[in-house]
Amino acid sequence: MTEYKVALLGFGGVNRALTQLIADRNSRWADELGFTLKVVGVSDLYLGSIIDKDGLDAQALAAVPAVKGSFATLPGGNAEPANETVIRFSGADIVAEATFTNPVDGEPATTFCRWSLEKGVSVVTTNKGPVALHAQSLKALAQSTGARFEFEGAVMSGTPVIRLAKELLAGSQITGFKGILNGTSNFVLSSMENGLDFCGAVAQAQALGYAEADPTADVEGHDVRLKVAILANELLGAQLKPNDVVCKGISQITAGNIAEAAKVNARWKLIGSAEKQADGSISASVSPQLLPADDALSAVSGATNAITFATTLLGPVTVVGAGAGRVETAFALLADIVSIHNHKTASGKSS
Ligand SMILES: NC(=O)C1=CN([C@@H]2O[C@H](COP(=O)(O)OP(=O)(O)OC[C@H]3O[C@@H](n4cnc5c(N)ncnc54)[C@H](O)[C@@H]3O)[C@@H](O)[C@H]2O)C=CC1
Ligand SMILES: N[C@@H](CC=O)C(=O)O
Repeated sequence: MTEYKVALLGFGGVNRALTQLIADRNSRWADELGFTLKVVGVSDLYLGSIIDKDGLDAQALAAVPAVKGSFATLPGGNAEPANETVIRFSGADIVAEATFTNPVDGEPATTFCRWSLEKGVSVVTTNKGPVALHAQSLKALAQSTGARFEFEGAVMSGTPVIRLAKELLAGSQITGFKGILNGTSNFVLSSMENGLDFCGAVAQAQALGYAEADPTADVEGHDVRLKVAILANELLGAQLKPNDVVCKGISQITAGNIAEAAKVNARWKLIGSAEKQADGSISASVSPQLLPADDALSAVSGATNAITFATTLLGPVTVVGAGAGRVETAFALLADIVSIHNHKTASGKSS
């Protein structure tokens, strides 16, 4: 049985949920997926760090209180983060990177990815910064060391979108896409339709684990801008930087606007889109749009996301599913590990 040793960078909602999944489901994964996971190191800015090459108790780890320095209460734990030590010396085969998204330069997460990939250690990440800003160089680095760089959770949480489009729509040429790509802002708009005020809805999205560390990124569209750049670059062959994507968020949408929309059977949605132009260039934008009831995206509510791909052979293809959430996003990390395992198995390499 293959066992992958995993190091966790960032131990917030997503990696803690992955740890709980490991505690609950490892033996089932042995049968269903053909591998098990063992956590050999964790580093978090706030909680501290811990390494055990023989494997940490996932249940005990998942139960560590979210209190500053609390890893120091575990045997062998430390109150300080130690990202580089965990990457270099925990003996991990795979690093699960889930620290804060930095939309400006993708750091320090991009450096964490580089340190791992340089060592030939594969990276699975839900962090949009390194993917939107540095995917090309990180993929090239991974290829040069025989590692893999996987990032399905960077767009639409655990709902399969990037791999699905690349692998299953290959040959039906994607010419553009239009989607609801931020769980928090869609949750806020839906909550406002149900009478909650903007600030109350944002607070609920934070409590439910949907929002970014600074939810301004969600409601001002900056998070969707990263996701549009990722999708355009991965699926349309673009080379967009996030700032190439025209961006407007939902913070100016009022309860009055939402009520007016309801009168004409329409809904406000924050839409991210990109389209190949006749001259080969890619136009991309993020903006609130008033969608009529017959639009495939109109009925998508709460933290659910959806994307419609425009394809030449199939016409529009819409994928709907979770757009945010701790467990939902932890699943994306698992899906990336499944992909790494399948590639290794197919190429005859065992870990
Ligand atoms: N929560 C969600 O629904 C989704 C989250 N993401 C992305 O996944 C990542 C993780 O998300 P969450 O777990 O929800 O965030 P979170 O805010 O709950 O946890 C992030 C953790 O990373 C730690 N951290 C930050 N900088 C660090 C550093 N330099 N070194 C070590 N630890 C560091 C923080 O202390 C925190 O515990 C973020 O980049 C987020 O944008 C992506 C898709 C969905
Ligand atoms: N804050 C983001 C999390 C996923 O990327 C969102 O709300 O969609």
